[in-house]
Amino acid sequence: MKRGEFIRLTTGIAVAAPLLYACGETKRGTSAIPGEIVGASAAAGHLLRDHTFNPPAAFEAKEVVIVGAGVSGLSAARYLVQHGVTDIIVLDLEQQPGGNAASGGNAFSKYPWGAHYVPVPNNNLTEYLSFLEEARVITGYDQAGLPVYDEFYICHDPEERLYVNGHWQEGLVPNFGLNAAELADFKQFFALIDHFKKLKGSDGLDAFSIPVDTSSRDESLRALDRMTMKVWMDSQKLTSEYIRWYVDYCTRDDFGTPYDMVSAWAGIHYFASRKGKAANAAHNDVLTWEQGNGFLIEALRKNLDGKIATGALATSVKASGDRVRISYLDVATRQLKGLEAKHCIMAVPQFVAARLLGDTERGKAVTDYFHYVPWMVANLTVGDLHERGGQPASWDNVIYGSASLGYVDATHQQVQQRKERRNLTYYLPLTHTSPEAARKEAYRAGHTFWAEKVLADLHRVHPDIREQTERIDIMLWGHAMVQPRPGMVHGEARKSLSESIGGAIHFAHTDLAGVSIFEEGFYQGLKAARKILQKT
Ligand SMILES: Cc1cc2nc3c(=O)[nH]c(=O)nc-3n(C[C@H](O)[C@H](O)[C@H](O)COP(=O)(O)OP(=O)(O)OC[C@H]3O[C@@H](n4cnc5c(N)ncnc54)[C@H](O)[C@@H]3O)c2cc1C
Repeated sequence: MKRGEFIRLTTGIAVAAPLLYACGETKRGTSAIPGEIVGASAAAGHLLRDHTFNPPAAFEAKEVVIVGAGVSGLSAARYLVQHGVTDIIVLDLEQQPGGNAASGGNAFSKYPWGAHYVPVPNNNLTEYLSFLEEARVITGYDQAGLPVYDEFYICHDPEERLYVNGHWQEGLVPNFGLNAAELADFKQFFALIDHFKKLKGSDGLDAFSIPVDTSSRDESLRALDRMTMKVWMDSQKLTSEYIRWYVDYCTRDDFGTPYDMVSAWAGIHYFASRKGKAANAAHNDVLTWEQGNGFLIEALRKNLDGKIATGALATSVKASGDRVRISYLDVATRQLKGLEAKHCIMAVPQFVAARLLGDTERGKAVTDYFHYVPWMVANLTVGDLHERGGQPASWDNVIYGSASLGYVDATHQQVQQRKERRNLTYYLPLTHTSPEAARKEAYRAGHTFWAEKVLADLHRVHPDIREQTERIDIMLWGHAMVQPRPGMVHGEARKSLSESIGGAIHFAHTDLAGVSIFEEGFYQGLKAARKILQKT
């Protein structure tokens, strides 16, 4: 939903309206280049934080209510329906399901607003592979039992390039203009990663596995969760500027967390947990679509017609005898409504869950241990861009030394070669200051500020970017993803907050994994759904 639209719809709530304007939510569309700031979650989140709602007059009965239609919530809903629990409803505050795997589009292509790819999956994730079969991403298996992926969904060549030392090189691991000692650091780093990929803990489990909870709990490995990636790299004498940049780029890319802040366990997990093999793709290939993971969202919701209520802001979740009462604001009618269910799955971030439950102790644990980084994502529609020398335009285009993660070309997966216009999705995790300060700054800034920031960065690699850009739309994700800082993955808070309340209120969100990736959301949903199936 466009931010302005959300404001218009909620102006009927007398107390809420001034709050929205106080947050500077109306700034938009003033840049010389057309576009706007899209997305309503901040306004809705502030409503939830700052406004007390009266209880609804009546509660409609449901077997299961799921709050949150991101990957985790939709995965839970899909699994319940497949197992015969059909009296369910999924509530989401946005107009479109998908959470931060949401997507948009224009006349030239669809494009992602957040999550945009999944790596070739690990072969032991059988439920996930079945889902990919359902989505027709996997078309069969070869004689060795390896999945065959639809070629349209394996990222087309050229896949990745890095602008470094004045030249576009192939791949993201820097090699252009590096001396022998700098190249040796990469050799050593990948040898260590190879060791971790094969390593098993004393409990016989893989050292690094997906979901994270299937990883070994060997003490020597857990020790890695008590230091940062930087400290671990220091201990390995991996000191060259290039290896540090590369690891920092990767941890900001997957976790929105710089390498000197992320847990070494999580940092190594990024590299060492992916072991997937395919009949027709390399182990490091990725699966992607014009609309990014929005494609997988469509597949998850395939059999959920009539079971997803969008524009539905949950305002409270309360145990009531052996039932759960869920109140929500129906944004379209501006009415508060009630649901009473046998089970509720809270597929929302933990800071939202704590507010909905009205649980201050839980809220304190979240504030102490869960840190959510904001991101800015821009979609640009561009004509023919001037290219600097080297590797041609690729799906993923990264600039060495930039605070951004570069851009992904949403039109890259289209089959036709000549494209009238391209849509580029630009990613910037806001890690330059504390998440709280960055969030405030982000919401204060208007469209012009963000558009200029994107153009200034891309000007280094495309000098005519300003002349060639027709439109820039901006998405601000205030709490984009949880940061796996030291102590997050192997700490107690994550485990205790995952536990169900009274056998009726369950939790499912990627922040409970500590690692925000599609597979974790998929399994969070399955885990919560299974708890319910065991009781029915
Ligand atoms: C910019 C960005 C890029 C990413 N790129 C990738 C990628 O390429 N690959 C990858 O695997 N992962 C990526 N991720 C990680 C991504 O977060 C996960 O893969 C996954 O989409 C998270 O799903 P979720 O259901 O756990 O959470 P969310 O997506 O956070 O879903 C929570 C849902 O709850 C809803 N909600 C919140 N409060 C309420 C309320 N009070 N009432 C009703 N509804 C509410 C929200 O609207 C949302 O839909 C990216 C994340 C971001 C932010």
